[in-house]
Amino acid sequence: MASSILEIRNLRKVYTDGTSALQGIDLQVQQGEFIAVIGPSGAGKSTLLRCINRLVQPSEGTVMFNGMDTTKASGGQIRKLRREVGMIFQSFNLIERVTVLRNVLHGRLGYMSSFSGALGLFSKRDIEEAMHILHRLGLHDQMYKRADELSGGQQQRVGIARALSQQPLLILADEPIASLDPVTSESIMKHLHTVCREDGITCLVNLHQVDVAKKFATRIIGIHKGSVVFDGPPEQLTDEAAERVYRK
Ligand SMILES: Nc1ncnc2c1ncn2[C@@H]1O[C@H](COP(=O)(O)OP(=O)(O)OP(=O)(O)O)[C@@H](O)[C@H]1O
Repeated sequence: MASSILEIRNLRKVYTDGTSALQGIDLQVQQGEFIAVIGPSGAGKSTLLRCINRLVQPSEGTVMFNGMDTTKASGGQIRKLRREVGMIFQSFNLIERVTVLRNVLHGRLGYMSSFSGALGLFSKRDIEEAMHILHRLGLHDQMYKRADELSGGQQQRVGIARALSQQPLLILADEPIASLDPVTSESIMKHLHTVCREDGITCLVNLHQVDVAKKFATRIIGIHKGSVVFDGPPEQLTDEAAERVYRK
């Protein structure tokens, strides 16, 4: 039986300006799930993802990830957390002036001493593995190009490759297809879905497109004003249920 990799209890986030972005989220995630988080703009989707890897400090509640209460993590534990949780961004967040291969190798930094990392002393094994990942994502012909020479879809595949090179247990993807056209979006979602399934990686992906969420996710979580208002398999997300998620 699959084991629970993420357990969120009563998660709340109030930003310093008083905005209440999360209003008591409870969530249990099993290893290997591919979850789409949907909801209107400002619902709290990004805040939820960022509370999981501590890019945002939660105000209240617990986030148990792989046996660690991340809300209490400090120093070395946060480093471990960031190593085990890969992040994919809407704007790709690549280093534009360096090669695709080097961008992917950046996923290894969390495993290296700051000295080796600063000098870019990646091991032969790390380099071979990064090349192998680029092969899996169909980017082997692009590996020595500068990242900013690639198309948006290719850049997002590099983003996925960088996350994979961390050998993460969990990938958080924050609107990974929001800047891409529909055809490229479909291809990116296919790649993300395939690598997660093949490597047994759990994935939470924020999406604006309900049709894409229904097509790829094993489970959909609908957030409205900081609360979970839908949690179930795609086939249960009826038009009425979607309306509850997106109501004004
Ligand atoms: N750093 C911040 N300081 C204050 N308020 C914030 C901050 N970040 C987000 N918010 C607010 O918190 C709420 C939730 O924002 P969040 O970005 O998590 O929503 P979202 O569902 O991801 O939206 P979108 O789909 O537009 O990205 C919104 O009201 C937003 O304005």
